[in-house]
This record gives sequence, C-alpha cells and structure tokens, in this order.
Amino acid sequence: QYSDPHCAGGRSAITHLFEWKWSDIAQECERFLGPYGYCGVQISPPNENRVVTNPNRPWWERYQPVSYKLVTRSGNEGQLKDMIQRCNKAGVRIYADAVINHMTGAGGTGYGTGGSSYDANSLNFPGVPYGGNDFNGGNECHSSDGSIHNYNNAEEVRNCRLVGLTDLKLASDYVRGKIAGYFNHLIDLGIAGFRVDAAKHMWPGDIAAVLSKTKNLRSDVFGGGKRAFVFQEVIDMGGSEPVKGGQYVGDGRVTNFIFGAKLAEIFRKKNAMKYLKNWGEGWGMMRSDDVVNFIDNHDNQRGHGGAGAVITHWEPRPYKLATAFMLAHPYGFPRIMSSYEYNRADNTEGPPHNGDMSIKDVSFKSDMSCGNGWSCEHRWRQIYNMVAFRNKAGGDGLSNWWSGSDYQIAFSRGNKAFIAMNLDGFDINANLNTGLPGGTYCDVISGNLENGRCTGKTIQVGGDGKAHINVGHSWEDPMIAIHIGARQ
Ligand SMILES: O=C(NCCCOc1c(-c2ccc(O)c(O)c2)oc2cc(O)cc(O)c2c1=O)[C@@H]1CCCN1C(=O)/C=C/c1ccc(O)c(O)c1
Ligand SMILES: [Ca+2]
Repeated sequence: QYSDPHCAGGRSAITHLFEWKWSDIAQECERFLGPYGYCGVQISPPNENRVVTNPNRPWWERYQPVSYKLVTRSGNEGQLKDMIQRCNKAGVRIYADAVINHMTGAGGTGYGTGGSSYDANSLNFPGVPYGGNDFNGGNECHSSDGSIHNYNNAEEVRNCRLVGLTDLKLASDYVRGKIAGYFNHLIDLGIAGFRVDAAKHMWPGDIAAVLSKTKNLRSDVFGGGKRAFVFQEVIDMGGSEPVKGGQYVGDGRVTNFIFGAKLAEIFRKKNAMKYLKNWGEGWGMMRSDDVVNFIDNHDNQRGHGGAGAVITHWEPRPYKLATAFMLAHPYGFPRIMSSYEYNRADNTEGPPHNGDMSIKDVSFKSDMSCGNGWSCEHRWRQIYNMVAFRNKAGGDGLSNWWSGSDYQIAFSRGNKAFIAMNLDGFDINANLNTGLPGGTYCDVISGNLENGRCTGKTIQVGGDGKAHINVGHSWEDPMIAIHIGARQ
C-alpha cells in the first residue's frame, strides 16, 4: 500500500538532489523538473542533524539526527514548506530522506543545526525529547560492545549500534509515536513520501507500526485516501547475509543495489550486453513494483557500501549508457543521482560551501549545465531526454529485442519508443523493426526537437516500422533513441 510514488500525469522517474538547498530545489522544480517531465525529488534529510567539525562538515553529518526540527543547512521549515508547495504546483513530488534508525553517536555533547543541545552519552535529546528508555541497550543488543560487528546475526544488525550511533528502540510505542509525528508534520507540508534510511537496521514490523500511525497524504494535493510512497534503503547485494531486501516489501519499495552492480559489469564489458534480454525479475531481482532502481547513490558513488565498483558521473560515457538503459527498460522505478564534484581523495567532503560553511547556490551555464561545483546529472541532455522517452513509453512492454553481437542491442517499448546501443568494436548497420509508426524521428541522444526541427540526428521510419539503424562504435554516445514525442 506504500509503493505508489504518486507521479503526476505520465511522469515516471525521480532524481536525488543530494545536499541541495530548499530554495534551489523550488526554483529547479519550476524552471526544469516540471517542464522536462520529472516525477519527483528525493531531498536530503530535512531534520536537525549534529554539527560535525572534525572532519569539517562531512556529508554524513546529516545522517546523525539531533531532533526532528526542520532546520538544516538546506534551510528552515518555512523554506521547506514553500519549496514543497511550489514543486507540487509544478507537478513535481517531494520525498524526504528519513533517518529514523538512530540519533547521533556516543560522541558526547554538542549542538545541532537548529541549535538544539544533546548529550549522547546520557542518551539525552531534549529537542525531541528522547531519553534513556528510548534506545536499544543491553536487553536488546547482545554484542560485545553494543555496536554491530556481525552482519550474519539479524538481531545484532537491528538492535545494536551502527558505527556507534545511538540505536532508537522502535519497539517502544513512544518512539514510534515521535517518528510518526515527524512523518505527519512532513505530510501536513505536502510531502509525497519517504526514503527510509538504514532500513536494514530496523525490524520490518517496527517500520510497519510507524507507518500505520501516519496520516493519508493531503487530499487537496493528491486526492483522497492516498498513502505515502515509501522506499527503504536495504543494502543487500544478494549475498549470504540473513537480512534481505525481500523482507521489507510489505512496507513499500526497497532500494535495489543489485541493479547498479550488475549493470556496472555490463557497461564495463565484463558481461555481455546481449544477456539483458531477460533483465529484471529474470535476473533474480525483486518484483518490478517492489523496487527503486539506480546506477549509483550518494554513498556507493564514493566507493562506499558493498558495491564499490558502481559507475558514476566521473565516467560519463558508460554512465550515460547505463542510465539510458535504466530509463528505457520497463523494469522497476528509476532514481537518477544528482551529485556535487566531491574530492575523490576525501570521501567525507560535504557540499560546495561558502566561507561561513553555508551551502553554495546552484548556478547554471548557457548549455543548461550547472556550475559552482554541482554536477547536475539530471540536466544532462542524454539523461533528461531519456526521462521523456520513459514517460512516452508509459506502460508499454519491451518488444522487438535484437542483439547484433555480444555488445550490440536494440529494443522497442510497444509502438511508442525505440533504442539501439553499441558497446562493440564495430558499427551497427542494420534494418531493424522499431515498432513505431512511419515518420521522421529525432534522435534524442544527439539532440532535441526544437521549433519542429531535430537539432541532432534524424531517423526515418518506414510505414512497416522498419528503419536503417546506424550506431557508430566510436561515437561519444554510442546509442540512438527515438519516441513518438519527438517527431519532425
Ligand atoms: O566510515 C564510515 N562509516 C562506516 C561504513 C559505512 O557504514 C554506514 C552505513 C552502512 C554501510 C553499509 C551497509 O551495508 C550498511 O548496512 C550500513 O549506513 C549508515 C547510515 C546512516 O544513516 C549513518 C551512517 O553513519 C551510516 C554508516 O556509517 C563513515 C564515518 C561515519 C559515517 N560514515 C559513512 O560512511 C556513512 C555512510 C552512510 C550514510 C547514510 C546512508 O544512507 C548510507 O547508506 C551510508
Ligand atoms: Ca536499529
């Protein structure tokens, strides 16, 4: 009941605007995400977090809560409310990154981004309030030092401290009430759902209990009887660990870490592209309605998490190919990572900032790309045009699968869209069935449809749906993509 992202008309992909300020997101919804057909935005945790000064303001300080007050470096409650309202008005949904497994660690006393004090040693968080009874301790956690060490022990993974972070007792009705109160506050502001951080470290039943205390979404925005969209972060690489993504599908969708890892192998040419013919559940991954898929995320793009070897925006050619494949293929619900140019030698570095450590505004260049250290993958033409491709493909299934060699494939989405990709050492030159009605189509990888004209390559489709498809093996983007929304 929590698996519907509530996309406005025909939209079908979201983007994670990691570390963006609320004022910048509001503008981005109005000037780009709305007009270019994005369904929604995953925002960084909006609740008050610990101010970490050593290292200086690392990105992961926002995953160390101090309270559920809506004050962070991204902005305050008024700015958050304004942004959600403006994004909803632009047809763009907002999903909050919810850090509810823990509060900050046993790092002693300090202050949060909203000025709240806390004392983790005495488990005292007056900003909520939480006290000693609200955390898992010796009764629940039986590891040597109270922290998680053995990922093969499901109880330890849930009831002990993740890297020393104080572990909330979600078995407690009071704690469930506080978290649900936080969720309902965001729901009142117009939020469409939640990314549940570190879900692996909570019992599915406890997450379900929290969700059962949440209100329906605002009917003036979403219509009546709508439940929040919930997607849970469970880092499961399909190994032998007892905690698995499939255990969480009753509480909404689950982040699918196998997706990005397997596509990294393919687009690094370690496994033949032609095997993608049965991509999806055929590869042993969870049901299409139960997953949120991605090429990389804020953590594993820095070489973190089990995967490590995922493809990131630092390798643009395979990244655009893998992202195009994710968006063209009907399996699952896709999320596009939007990063900042972090220092690759320092995987703790926080977002671009000014002298006073405030987060820098996002700036834009004439080609719509970003400046000020923001990568804006969601604004790359080969990516935003494939979001439109996915929207046009709608519910049409995969058809006309073709593979010309180990690393040459093509397929249609019903009679709405067609893509061909080439990672082999020689060109594709073939007459292929596109499934599309006859006409002159714009290749949306090499250009756009502007004022009725294709600015990139054009593809001629005959009345029989066939076209001569040429994809150069040494092109910067060795693929062509056409759909019924971009015809001359
Ligand atoms: O070396 C670190 N952590 C140990 C290795 C990564 O372990 C963490 C995992 C983690 C990693 C792999 C797993 O299989 C797993 O079940 C959990 O999830 C977290 C989730 C949080 O909300 C806050 C955290 O501090 C962590 C975390 O430290 C650095 C310093 C502390 C934060 N941090 C980090 O590296 C922070 C990482 C981080 C933060 C937020 C996330 O949503 C996330 O996925 C990772
Ligand atoms: Ca826990």
